Amino acid sequence: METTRNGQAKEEAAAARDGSICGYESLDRLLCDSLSPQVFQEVSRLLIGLNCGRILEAVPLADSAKALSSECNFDVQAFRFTADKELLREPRVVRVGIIQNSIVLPTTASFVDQKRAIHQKVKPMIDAAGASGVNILCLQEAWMMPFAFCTREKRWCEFAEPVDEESTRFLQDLAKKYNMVIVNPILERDVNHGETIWNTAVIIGNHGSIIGKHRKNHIPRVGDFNESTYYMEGNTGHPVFETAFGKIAVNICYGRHHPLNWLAFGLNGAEIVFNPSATVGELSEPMWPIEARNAAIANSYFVGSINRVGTETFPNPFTSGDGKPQHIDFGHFYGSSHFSAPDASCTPSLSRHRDGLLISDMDLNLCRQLKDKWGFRMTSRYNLYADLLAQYLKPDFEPQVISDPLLHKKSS
Ligand SMILES: NC(=O)NCCC(=O)O
Repeated sequence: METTRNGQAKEEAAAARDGSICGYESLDRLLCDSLSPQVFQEVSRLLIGLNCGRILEAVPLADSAKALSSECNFDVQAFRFTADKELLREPRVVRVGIIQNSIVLPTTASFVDQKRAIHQKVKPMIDAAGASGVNILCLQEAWMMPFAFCTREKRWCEFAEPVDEESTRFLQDLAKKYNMVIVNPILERDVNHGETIWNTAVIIGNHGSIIGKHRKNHIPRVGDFNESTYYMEGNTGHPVFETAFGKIAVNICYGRHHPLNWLAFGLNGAEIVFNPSATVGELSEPMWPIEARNAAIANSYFVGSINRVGTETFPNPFTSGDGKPQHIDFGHFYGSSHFSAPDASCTPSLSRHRDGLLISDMDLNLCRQLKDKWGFRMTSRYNLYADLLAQYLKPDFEPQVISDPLLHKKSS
């Protein structure tokens, strides 16, 4: 018995090392295979919610997308969020895609080769999105490079690109080809401002032109995410981009821990907010299924959450400043990209360790329907918070705390 348990523990540890969950690609797959169909349905209802009262429907995939996925070894899944029928508005259905991927070459390879190899790897995934009729597509944070910010070595700055250069040009051609809006999260080099580096999402319209850009507002200073060594706090506010297919915004990675960041995109009218990310299991995995979903609910918009996959190792060891031994990797980027809807439903997540394309149809009418139903915007009392924030920003701010008078009374 003990041997079996040990054997099982060993198997689980090995599976965890390859990035799977006890040998399964995702929690959804694990539950689906482990539970009876009725129990799985009930567990799914509780875990990922119901969309308009129903279990989220899977959408059949185009044959060409399936062929690309098996030829190039990436997962592809598609779902459909519906909205109630309205009498005065037609449905506004858009097809949205998100891509998660690992890097290709070792981080010791030439930078030119590393970037080229990532472009080549992601291209068939974008082709699969195009073949599936995706209208808006978003890639992961700094998708064109290894996530080297753990190292604090400045040489990785060489990956930074001006907004209108290599990676944007590569995606502009594909945007035009597939009549698809593409969100392109890069490390940006701002040549006109003294070579300042930013963490930026470039929004490419469906005709291939650049609509605009957003620069990451909040920079992590946690664990090995030493990103403030590399780029500055964004200066583009909370823009919403009105595209041919809907109003979109981008909340880059660590910004997802800041509810006011999500709120600001909502106040500017976003209908879909993408959260291109790079984060690792040990640090943030329990937060991952919660934060974006909560933002979708609180702000009555859809969210596309994207995380890279795999373990990236670097040539020189570094420490985390926590007394633990030096190491050469960040840990495992756990993928698990998914969509969340304003009615609290969400899709199952992509794999924890494989590249993948997740597609979802969304009827954007659902955003206003949820605003009408729950009235979160109408009941928000923003003036209370505006006053509090104005007070808080003053140097002489004192927290509003009312103490129990008995707490400070001397006992006789
Ligand atoms: N890229 C990035 O901002 N990562 C920070 C880690 C996290 O927010 O989980």
